[in-house]
Amino acid sequence: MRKPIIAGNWKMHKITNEALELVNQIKDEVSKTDVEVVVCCPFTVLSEVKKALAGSKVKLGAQNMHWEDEGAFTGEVSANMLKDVGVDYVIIGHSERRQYFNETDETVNKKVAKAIENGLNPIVCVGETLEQREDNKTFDIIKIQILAAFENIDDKDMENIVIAYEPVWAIGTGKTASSQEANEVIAYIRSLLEEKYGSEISEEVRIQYGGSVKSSNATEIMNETDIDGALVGGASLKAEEFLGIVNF
Ligand SMILES: O=C[C@H](O)COP(=O)(O)O
Repeated sequence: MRKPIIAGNWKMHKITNEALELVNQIKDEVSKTDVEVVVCCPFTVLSEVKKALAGSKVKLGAQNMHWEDEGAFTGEVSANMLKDVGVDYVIIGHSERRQYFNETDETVNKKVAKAIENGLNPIVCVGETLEQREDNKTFDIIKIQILAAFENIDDKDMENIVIAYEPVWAIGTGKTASSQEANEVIAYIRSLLEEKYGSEISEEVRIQYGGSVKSSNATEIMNETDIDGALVGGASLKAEEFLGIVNF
């Protein structure tokens, strides 16, 4: 049985006092649920949020990392640095990074390997654009992204992986894939994992849906057979709305 996982991706939002206010509003409520809850914060507040989460079940996530251990990479943050401040999860390959910051399938793969090496759990994002969906290329694109992301990633490492299916056209637009559409693609991702890793592993890997998830549509999405959670953007910035999703 896969444990549901709801992760908030705060993106480039919240300075320290705002971040602490939000986590203080959610952490006690979250202790009442069996859902795994992660807050993926900006780098600048990770340490303070970690301290605020002491003793709570909420896990800490980052939104990106570099694939090298260290070096002259101005502005970048390594997996080891994330580990050092107590990060559990790291989002890798979010479509905004692919779109605005030259993230490629190759860099996603390098980051996944480095995250695992450092004991971080990657949340690996895949998803098609509107144009690709309209050209009936969704499954082709997803296959390319999944196979590339997990190239040379061993069976034993897959237990630490979470995948997020986020159709680019549904992110921040208010448009949601129907729960059936999302489930269909997520079931396809699971079939790709089965081909590569076998059924035991494919049945264990948790796959989230992301794209305009709100408290009002969370139940329907989470009731789908293959959807194990949500990667939530805008709705993770307000405690009441985020808790509404966590308590789907
Ligand atoms: O990482 C989260 C996704 O980009 C979804 O964002 P959204 O919930 O604001 O559509």
